Amino acid sequence: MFRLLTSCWSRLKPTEEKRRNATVIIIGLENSGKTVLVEAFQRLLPSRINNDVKSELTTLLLDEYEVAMYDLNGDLKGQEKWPNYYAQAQGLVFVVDSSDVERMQEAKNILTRLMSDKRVAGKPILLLANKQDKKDALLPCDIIEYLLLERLVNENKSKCRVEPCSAIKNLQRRNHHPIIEGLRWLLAAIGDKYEELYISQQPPTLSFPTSKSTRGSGERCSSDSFSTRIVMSKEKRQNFEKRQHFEKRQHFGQRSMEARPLKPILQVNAPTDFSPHVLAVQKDGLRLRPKKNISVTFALDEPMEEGECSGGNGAQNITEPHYNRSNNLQTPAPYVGDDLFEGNIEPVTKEKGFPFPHNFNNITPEAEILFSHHG
Ligand SMILES: Nc1nc2c(ncn2[C@@H]2O[C@H](COP(=O)(O)OP(=O)(O)OP(=O)(O)O)[C@@H](O)[C@H]2O)c(=O)[nH]1
Ligand SMILES: [Mg+2]
Repeated sequence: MFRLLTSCWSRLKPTEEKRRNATVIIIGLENSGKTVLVEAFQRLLPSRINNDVKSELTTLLLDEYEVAMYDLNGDLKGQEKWPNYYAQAQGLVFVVDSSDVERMQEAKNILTRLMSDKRVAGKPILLLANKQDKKDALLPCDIIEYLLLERLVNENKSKCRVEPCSAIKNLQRRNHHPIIEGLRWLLAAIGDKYEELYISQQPPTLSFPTSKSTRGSGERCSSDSFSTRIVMSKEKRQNFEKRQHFEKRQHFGQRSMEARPLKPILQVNAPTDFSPHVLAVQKDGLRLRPKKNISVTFALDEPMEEGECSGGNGAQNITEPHYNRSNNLQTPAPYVGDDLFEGNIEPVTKEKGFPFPHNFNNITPEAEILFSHHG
């Protein structure tokens, strides 16, 4: 039996040259559902569990990634050990029990401390709003408010995606289960982070090596070294070239600075499996009600920097009109017609493939919100 499992694992394992490693920690208050979520990942994905009794390490295979996921206890004693893992983690999964309103303040305090830690700041965070199957579960937008997440992501310049989910529901929906989509986003964001670092070190006139690799790939670095060379994917190269072209036009006064694509920083997915099937974002009396399958991306009010091509979400996806199933990555579409909302909202404008997100001033002075759907 053991031999059979080992041979299955080696067959499923991506070939050496394609394989990319990522280290992720899964944390949050005790009882939020971390261990049950890890078990759900194990059920949904090929996995390998460390033989040690009570091991916190699970290795998962998702697309070309081999993910080392550490499930850390959330009680006070467990929290003391979290910092030992910060430096080695490339991305974090933070779990909240959406039905536990009483502990939201506590969750906010530990998330604030976590995100401002210099070993964590800037790293992508997948926030799993777990236990959505419970009747009294908070919607993601409420959780964002309780946790003051907009402020946190802006202050720490961390990409964050909020994924409503249930660790115990719909586990047969393998590839498109919210936790799998969320993990996919996290891995893409981890990949982009490396690419950003690599690109920002380059002079403005980049010459791009050719690569056959698919989205977000290229030769990826080893898990804890930034020194490995990253090759830009074709898609990113095209985006970069478009952007250079766009900036040239700006330089000649054809567009104002406000029109530059914004850096997507906080992404919220509307619950698709649970009722109510709408995500409501309420600020200053304005209630936006995107229909189901909508994702909301809060973007830092900061234009993308020279050479920065956003990756696994938001603006990068905006150049793609539909959910791209060929590479199994979630790519929210750019254009949002006003039929997506119940309310008097102006549609996002769009010109020649570039996103010009509408600035909802009454949502927050510093943040932009991009709305897109998954096709
Ligand atoms: N209804 C519901 N219950 C859940 C869900 N996920 C976890 N639970 C329950 O929540 C309780 C705690 O789950 P655990 O996974 O042990 O919590 P944990 O975050 O690992 O807790 P610590 O290891 O102590 O930090 C268990 O009784 C689970 O069955 C969910 O999505 N829905
Ligand atoms: Mg646990």
